[in-house]
Amino acid sequence: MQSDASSRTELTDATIADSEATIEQLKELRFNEKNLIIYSAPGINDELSARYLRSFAFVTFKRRSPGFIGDLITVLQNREPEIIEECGDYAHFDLKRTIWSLELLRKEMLNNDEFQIFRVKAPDTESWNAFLLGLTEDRRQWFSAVWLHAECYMYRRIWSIFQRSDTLANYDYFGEQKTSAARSLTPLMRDILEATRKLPRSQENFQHLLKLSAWANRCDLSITTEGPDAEIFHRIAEYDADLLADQSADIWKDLTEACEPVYVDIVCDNAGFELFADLLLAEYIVESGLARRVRFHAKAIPWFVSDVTHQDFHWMLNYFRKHDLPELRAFGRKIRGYLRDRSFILCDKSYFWTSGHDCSQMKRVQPCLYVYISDSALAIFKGDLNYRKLLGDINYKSTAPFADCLRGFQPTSVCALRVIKSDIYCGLPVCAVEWLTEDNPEWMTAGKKAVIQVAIKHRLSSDTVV
Ligand SMILES: O=P(O)(O)OC[C@@]1(O)O[C@H](CO)[C@@H](O)[C@@H]1O
Repeated sequence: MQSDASSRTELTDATIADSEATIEQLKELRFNEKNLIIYSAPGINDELSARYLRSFAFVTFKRRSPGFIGDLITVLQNREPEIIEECGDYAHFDLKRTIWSLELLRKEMLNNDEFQIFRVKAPDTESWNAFLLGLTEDRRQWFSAVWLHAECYMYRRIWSIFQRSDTLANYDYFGEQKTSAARSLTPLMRDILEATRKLPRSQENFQHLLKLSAWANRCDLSITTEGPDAEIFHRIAEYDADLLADQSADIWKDLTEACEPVYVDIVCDNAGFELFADLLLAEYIVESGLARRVRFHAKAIPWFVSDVTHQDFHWMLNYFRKHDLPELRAFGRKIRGYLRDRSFILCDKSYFWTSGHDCSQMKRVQPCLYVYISDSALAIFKGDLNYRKLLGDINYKSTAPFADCLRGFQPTSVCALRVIKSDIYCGLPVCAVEWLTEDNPEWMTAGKKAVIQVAIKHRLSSDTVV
């Protein structure tokens, strides 16, 4: 039998909890009203934006990104000794100011403040400021902007905060997460290397490695964070049930019919296991004679936590080359050989990939990159963010043809290998989205479904390749 006093206390606690919840709800209602939040999901052909309450974009800037910035601050605080070791004693003071600036950024986001132009000089400062100033008034805040623009702005703001400090300007604040994730998957990478030596040229083997590269996109450090299934390579066919679109046969056909010399471009996404799978696919493409060259596009700055930078690419190569396991050492040496004989190219830094622009703007803002990619027979875009850049974060009808959603971006055949992690899609079978949503309303951010799509561009043999 509870005493009166303890039951009164419980009642008081429950009442306090209820009133706190009510206060929180009132705050949210006031925020939504003040910031003109629309109580629906984006309509067909609307751009994704946190202005829509029922959108992943709203959840991102209301919860995920403020939490992510808080976690980044905690990581910096906990890793201060290692950072001082790497960047020098003065990093102690730069860290304090960096953390203070990150907390300011977090507050700006939660207050739905207007985007600020960049003042720290960097190769892309001018282009980023032109982009921001080109946004209409009603698209320059966190909860009104196109989601893609705001999310890219956030990661560029974080980089500019580090750029402002003398000691931390070259510090990759996502580096430790990327390298430890890669190290943890060494046994799996060794097993897959053993199973893929001297694979004969066949459509089946190509599709197998293409699907591995697609599903490896599940391993990012911002959404799915879980590692791949230890049997992913041997069980890849079982994943076909979760491939909502599979044009891998069309991609094989397009590549085998391409005019010599055949180049393939891979616009990379995540470091670690996904980069390994991309290197494996590229090795097969070159070794089986499907292409003369594979050219990798990495990010110029730390991006969306786990995206591959040039530094990550070289770290992975050295990690393999110097590893105790003979399979990894041999693979590393082979990649270095390909880089030396230009079978593999790590393309020069392009700040387009870390701009706010979507791909339909490339011809206008970075024409040289567009022409460069047009030299390839196939451009493979990896991952969810690149998919959003291809579609311009437009909420197309789920059955809209992939080629139509590129809005004129067609330097060559464009392929997307994407695990679905955000609420945008196209080229899906009729009713697929409705059925999946009925089954699990959160399916599109679970990273359990994927697409392999391609928009074919037949190149005339007269196209010169420089
Ligand atoms: O490009 P990736 O690594 O496949 O995914 C990037 C991502 O994690 O970031 C955004 C959500 O914040 C989404 O585009 C996607 O979920």
